[in-house]
Amino acid sequence: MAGEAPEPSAQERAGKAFPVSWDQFHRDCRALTWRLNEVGPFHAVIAITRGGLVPAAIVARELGVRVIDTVCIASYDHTKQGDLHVLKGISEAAMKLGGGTGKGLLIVDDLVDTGKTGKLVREMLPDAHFATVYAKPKGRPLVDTFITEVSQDTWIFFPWDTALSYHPPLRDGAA
Ligand SMILES: O=P(O)(O)OC[C@H]1O[C@H](OP(=O)(O)OP(=O)(O)O)[C@H](O)[C@@H]1O
Ligand SMILES: O=c1[nH]c(=O)c2nc[nH]c2[nH]1
Ligand SMILES: [Mg+2]
Repeated sequence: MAGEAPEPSAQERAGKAFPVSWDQFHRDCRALTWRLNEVGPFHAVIAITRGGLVPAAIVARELGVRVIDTVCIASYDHTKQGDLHVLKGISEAAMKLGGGTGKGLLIVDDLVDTGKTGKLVREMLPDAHFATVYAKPKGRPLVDTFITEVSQDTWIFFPWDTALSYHPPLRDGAA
């Protein structure tokens, strides 16, 4: 209806902002790899696209894993989560490496929020190890290894989604 305020996005509802720079993200991915090095070796890395592509590249490089596959899932339309759509499943070759259940495979994503995306991929590969860089409380139980937990009412801003811009001084009402 005309005049009605639009429904707030997940990002707006979150309230708190947690901006992450490229430097910070690289450091956090390296820290994640230190932990994963104790758990592996892994036959292959499965990146949950698109957000999982960047950490997957860094983690695979550090762990010396050269086989990387993707599972392509879309859910958030900018900031609002809708139904999950699997646009591309895990390849037959990667499935074979994981013995059909994901044993010895490493699933990587940038974060878990509600856990819906992670849950879906875990169902595809029940024996795989699931790692994310960041975790919110609702999704955290699904993850085997992560680096930083933020509260559920925090929105994480990734460096590939953001750009440097002018920020007004506090005195002028900046948050
Ligand atoms: O735990 P959940 O509530 O399911 O949310 C986490 C997922 O949401 C984001 O992906 P998104 O669907 O926005 O797609 P993208 O990776 O292509 O940005 C993020 O990269 C995770 O994959
Ligand atoms: O950039 C993002 N930041 C988040 O906190 C988040 N949660 C779900 N999907 C997300 N995407
Ligand atoms: Mg994603």
